[in-house]
Amino acid sequence: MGANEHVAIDTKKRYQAGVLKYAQMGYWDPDYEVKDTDVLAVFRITPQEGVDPIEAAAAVAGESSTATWTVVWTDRLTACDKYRAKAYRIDPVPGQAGQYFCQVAYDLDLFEEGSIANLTASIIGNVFSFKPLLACRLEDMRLPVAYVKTFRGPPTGIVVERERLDKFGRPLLGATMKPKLGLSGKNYGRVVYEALTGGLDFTKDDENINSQNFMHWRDRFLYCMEGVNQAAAQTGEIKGHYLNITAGTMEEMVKRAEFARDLGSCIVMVDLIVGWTAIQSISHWCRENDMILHMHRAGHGTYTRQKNHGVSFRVIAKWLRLAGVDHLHAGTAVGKLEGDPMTVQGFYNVCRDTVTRQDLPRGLFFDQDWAGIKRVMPVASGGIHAGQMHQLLDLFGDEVVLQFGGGTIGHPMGIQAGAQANRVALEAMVLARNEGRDIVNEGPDILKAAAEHCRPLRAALDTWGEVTFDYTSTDTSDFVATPTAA
Ligand SMILES: O=C(COP(=O)(O)O)[C@H](O)[C@H](O)COP(=O)(O)O
Ligand SMILES: [Mg+2]
Repeated sequence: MGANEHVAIDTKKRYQAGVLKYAQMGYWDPDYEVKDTDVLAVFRITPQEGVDPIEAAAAVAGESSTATWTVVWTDRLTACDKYRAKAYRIDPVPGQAGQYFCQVAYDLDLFEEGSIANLTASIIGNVFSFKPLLACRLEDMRLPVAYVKTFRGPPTGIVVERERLDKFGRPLLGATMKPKLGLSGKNYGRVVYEALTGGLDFTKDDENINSQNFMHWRDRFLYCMEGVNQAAAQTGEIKGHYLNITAGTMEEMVKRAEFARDLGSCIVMVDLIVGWTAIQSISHWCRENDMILHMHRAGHGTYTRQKNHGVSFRVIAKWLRLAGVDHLHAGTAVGKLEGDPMTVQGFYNVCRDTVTRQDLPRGLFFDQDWAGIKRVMPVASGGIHAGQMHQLLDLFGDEVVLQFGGGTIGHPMGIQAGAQANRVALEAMVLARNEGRDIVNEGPDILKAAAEHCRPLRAALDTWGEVTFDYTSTDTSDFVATPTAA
């Protein structure tokens, strides 16, 4: 069968007991007119050998809304024509034999308001294990304004965060504590103090720092906040440390958040692995307690990285903006972790736009109106160093936290010097950009010139200047001829 053809539905046999194809049950409708209030999803499907792509698309629509494998007479006790999701379009994926993009529309009434848990239970509940499909990936979603409005979104947002921090006109700078595990509370707090006095705005707990025997969480919180407060007093700048409150239960997470608040922290952090309901709960807590919420996307690579199966990070970013996080790790393009530059810019747009426009080379399939919901500050983190400052500023602009963990703490002259190198590199690059210079091409010279007056920056460039992570990206756009290079 060719693409986007009609499938005849025999209305007399539609409710006879037995098995019908999903398309014949009404889950395929190429004439469907999308409503402004519909939730839309685009899936990349790879049907098994011999499975008709239209039937595969209809099965995805069916299993993610009302259907099961056989006709059920209870459909007739419902407004089943409305509740049935409709696959309305399929297109072969350019250059990928056997793969199709299929678009599915869901009526708004299928979803509970303000619950990502409910949305995901439908959209990704069953279909990814479905036997007729070899693989399935949720590429993008359009969330209608009527649905967006049922969420409160980021508790703080970019504008209010900058006002609270009193920092404008440049990216923020952070660092992840290293080593990831094993430091005692006092040594850990010392690293925080040095990095912040050296010129960073934030330091950060790593994703797996919770409350292990080498450093119980209260020790960490106490020593970190001592470092934060001393650095703020010494530099006259507002400083923060993302205290990771991730814990085994929601009650324990709230307990840790309350202690962070009582110690005067302006920010707390959770890992994505705590789950959607916990994220929404802690987001509401942050809103009520004037706290910035930092989200580390720990674990996402298990399902976001491979193009043929899983959920794209652009969808995760959309869900997280609704769920309500203020900071979100969204990739570096140039660092040690997966990230095609244009794909990563697409994630940044999802975080920062008021209206995100369709942009296929950046992986964005739909226009998305954010309905005034606050904007999320993306975080670039993972294997970046001062020598890449021009690329980072060019790729991501000002509304980003640039986070150098090893690239601060591994500095040959010490942690404070590592922080100084990053701050000087950043300020030199922002100044050059504001003066109208071509930072992409002149970047290395701008850094060298700044390093003449800053020994820590010279040492950073000597140590890491040549370090690059030139590997092939897996999550690239299907709509550009060649993969983009950083
Ligand atoms: O530990 C680090 C970075 O350490 P370093 O700066 O020493 O490489 C972060 O957990 C990762 O950046 C997460 O990745 P992502 O930000 O892509 O989720
Ligand atoms: Mg980490």
